[in-house]
Amino acid sequence: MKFAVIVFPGSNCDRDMYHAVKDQLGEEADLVWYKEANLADYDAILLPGGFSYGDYLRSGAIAATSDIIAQISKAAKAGKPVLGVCNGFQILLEMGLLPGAMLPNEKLKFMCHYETLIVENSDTMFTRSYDHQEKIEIPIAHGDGKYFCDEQTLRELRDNNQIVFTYDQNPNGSVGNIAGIMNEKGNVLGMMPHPERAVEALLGHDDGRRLFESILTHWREQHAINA
Ligand SMILES: NC(=O)CC[C@H](N)C(=O)O
Repeated sequence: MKFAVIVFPGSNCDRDMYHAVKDQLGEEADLVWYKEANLADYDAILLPGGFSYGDYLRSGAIAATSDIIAQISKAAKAGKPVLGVCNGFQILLEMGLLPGAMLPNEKLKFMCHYETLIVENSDTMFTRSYDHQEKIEIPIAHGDGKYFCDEQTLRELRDNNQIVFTYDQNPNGSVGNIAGIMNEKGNVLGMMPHPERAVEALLGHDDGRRLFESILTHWREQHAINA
């Protein structure tokens, strides 16, 4: 399987994401500079965290207007897995691939620590290796992590099982304790916590590893490849 890790000016979690899929999963991966126009060769698109364009205007807003966005939308439309973590999630919201918006944390402080997440939907290509309602430890690192959407959108997210992760103890004021959501089709996931920072015991926890393994298992099944 071949992963593209998209790098924008100001991305700073791109190497960790690359490490997760290249070194931990042992799959093919490239760091793809945002000027690159063609993502056709890749099986999955990973949007890493960071401060693209210095978070000017709004987190993710400027990256969401760059040329590569059309390619990312095309990959999403084709049903390829698209994962946005933290700033990547913010970019997916600004692109309109996921509903809602990200606001500054309730306490107006940057927060960087482990949080307990609840796997609300384990029947997705990103979470199939977890149990339903399993509690996992994944770190957060954000200033703008308060997920917001209107009541109707929240209802739709709930009705369609699009809420994939919630916080056990809401750290930032997110609506419905939301930590991660997916699109209706189920191939685009945005999440504020960083699974790529928890892929091996050396990093404190390895609960994030199964998210990447889930994507790989799904892809192998789709392509009838036996591991
Ligand atoms: N780690 C990150 O991706 C940071 C995201 C974002 N720029 C924020 O602080 O809200």
